[in-house]
Amino acid sequence: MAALRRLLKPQGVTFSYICTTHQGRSFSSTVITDKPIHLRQDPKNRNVQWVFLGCPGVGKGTYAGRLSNLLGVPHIATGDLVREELSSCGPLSQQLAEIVNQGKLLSDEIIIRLLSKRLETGEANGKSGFILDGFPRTIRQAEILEGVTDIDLVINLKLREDVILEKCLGRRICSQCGGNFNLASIDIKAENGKPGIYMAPLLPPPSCESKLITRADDTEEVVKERLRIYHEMSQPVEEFYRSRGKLLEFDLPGGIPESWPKLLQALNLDDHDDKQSAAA
Ligand SMILES: Nc1ncnc2c1ncn2[C@@H]1O[C@H](COP(=O)(O)OP(=O)(O)O)[C@@H](O)[C@H]1O
Repeated sequence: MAALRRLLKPQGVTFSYICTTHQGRSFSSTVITDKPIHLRQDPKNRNVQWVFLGCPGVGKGTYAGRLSNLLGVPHIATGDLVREELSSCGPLSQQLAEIVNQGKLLSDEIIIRLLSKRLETGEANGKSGFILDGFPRTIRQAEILEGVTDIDLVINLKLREDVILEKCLGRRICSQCGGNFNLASIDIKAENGKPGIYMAPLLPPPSCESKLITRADDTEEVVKERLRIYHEMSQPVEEFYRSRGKLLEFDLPGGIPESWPKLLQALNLDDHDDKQSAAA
């Protein structure tokens, strides 16, 4: 098994990234984007290295999680790494909580340290490839990532902003199992040539109902600030990947039942298990 480890130290940041060869699962990763996808390494020799972009609450976690199960690669969400750090009550957690609860971004150094640690743990457990969710969120993060590895594909999830706000306010997490749910019921009729959109709530099972909590940064004021910061700091990352021919734009047509098959189609993937459970 070939392993690659590179260390990069841009302005004092240490970022280590590990890539190992694939462990047997085969799938197609041919995708039509604006330009052909350029790979430094043959993708057949390793697992996928994909990135999810999109506004807070658009559904990056949901679709990245589903693709991670389908393709057998780790789903790494920097927001989850941050929340783990916060709940560990370590020396940094008080300082980080203040930043996160105001909807601001953490420094590139902190986030890269958390991500680097997570990739090393993955490597120690024999994992390769990844689907990143919530990283990169600044041009500098994108440049650092590009300096250490090849990203094959960047999926940019898009949804109207009024729906995003409602979805963020409806988000709930089970404090026991960590499951993500959404109480928002979205049913916007088509008007003025704009298509309507329907998204059923994603309700918790009875065992989680009494344990639901709302993220401290999912209040209306903080979500609006996070959206503002997304447009200012993270939207330029879309252009970074667009200009490199790696960006796949995906407009979510509705909830999971409509969007998941269309996303698979756009990615030229087949979810065998999903089809079987739908047919059952
Ligand atoms: N790549 C990153 N750079 C800087 N801060 C980050 C990054 N990823 C996560 N964070 C911090 O963690 C918070 C929660 O992230 P996340 O769960 O991804 O939120 P969202 O729902 O906005 O996508 C962010 O608001 C930010 O404070």
